[in-house]
Amino acid sequence: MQLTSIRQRLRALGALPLHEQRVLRDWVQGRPYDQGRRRPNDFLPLGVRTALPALDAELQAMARLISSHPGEDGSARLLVGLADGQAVESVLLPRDGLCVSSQVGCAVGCQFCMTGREGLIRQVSSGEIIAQVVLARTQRPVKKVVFMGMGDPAHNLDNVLEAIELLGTEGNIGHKNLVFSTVGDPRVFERLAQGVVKPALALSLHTTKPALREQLLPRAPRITPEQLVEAGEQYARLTGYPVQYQWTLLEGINDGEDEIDGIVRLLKGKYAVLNMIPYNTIPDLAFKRPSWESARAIAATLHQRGVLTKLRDSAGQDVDGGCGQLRARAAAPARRTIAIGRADAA
Ligand SMILES: C[S@@+](CC[C@H](N)C(=O)[O-])C[C@H]1O[C@@H](n2cnc3c(N)ncnc32)[C@H](O)[C@@H]1O
Ligand code: SF4
Repeated sequence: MQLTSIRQRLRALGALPLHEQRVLRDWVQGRPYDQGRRRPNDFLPLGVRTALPALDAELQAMARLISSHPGEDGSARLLVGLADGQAVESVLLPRDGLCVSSQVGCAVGCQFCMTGREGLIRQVSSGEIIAQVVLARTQRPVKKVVFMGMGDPAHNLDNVLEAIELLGTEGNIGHKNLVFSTVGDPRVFERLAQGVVKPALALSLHTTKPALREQLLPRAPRITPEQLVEAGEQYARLTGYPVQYQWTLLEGINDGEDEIDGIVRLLKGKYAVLNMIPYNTIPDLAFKRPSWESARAIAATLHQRGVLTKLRDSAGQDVDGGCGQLRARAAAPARRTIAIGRADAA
């Protein structure tokens, strides 16, 4: 269900914008409807009050917990069931963060990502994105939401932007604590810049070589790394927060001196942070995860050469369920043709 249809339903029941706002705020913040300064009986129109229990049940049903997989780092991977029987993954991150999924599957097909191997199954609605946050809030406080789960938010822009607007206005999440992670798309830069709530941007760069990027990210929009960084820089200057460049480190593929030189050329002096994430191994893929020591040496070199670089591990590395795998495993009995592998999320 989309947030626009929830709003339309509330209006049809006699809700004014302030009533609508109250119902959506209580939902996204995970607060019971009958608490707060203004009790529903004194505040909400009768039509809304009468319909609220049934509507609330529908909202709850949009995302239900199938299983939870705690990691040693304080994260927990959640397999989340959607109302039509599909499933996505959300990850509770250390320090009150949450990684949400914006699509079931993904059309971009990055060679090293499990989610991309299934192709796009369907879009996740704006309501289902909020429902992932509400579900997470039943487990822990959520003060940051990153769109780094299954799918590319750029390919589900209307739903994602609708969810971002609610999270940033009524959801008690600071705008720069909403992180939109994408392989990049010209429409993204245009639309994000126009939004009432402007999220922080993470751009999955992975290489400075256009031809290699086309191979690794076969169905990403054809934007060169230079163009991507140029558009990212404009957005960073507009919002006042740096762009996070994501770099999944693949041994022998994008960890050489040539790439280090390329990164310095592209990112030095930019309002940017480079997040290097050693590849999470997927058993039947030929990519190799570099050792932590060599990854650290690359990050240190970049740092010395003037690029702010952070070396990160994906949350819940010890949980055998990088983003996409829990879902694939759960879906396997019903859909035997889907290959099972492993991928990463936040
Ligand atoms: C799963 S994607 C979702 C957001 C968006 N589609 C994107 O690519 O930015 C989030 C991040 O996970 C990274 N990733 C995917 N598979 C990975 C793997 N096997 N190991 C490490 N990082 C991976 C992606 O490169 C991306 O930066
Ligand atoms: S890394 Fe992101 S864009 Fe690429 S296939 Fe995975 S989810 Fe899609």
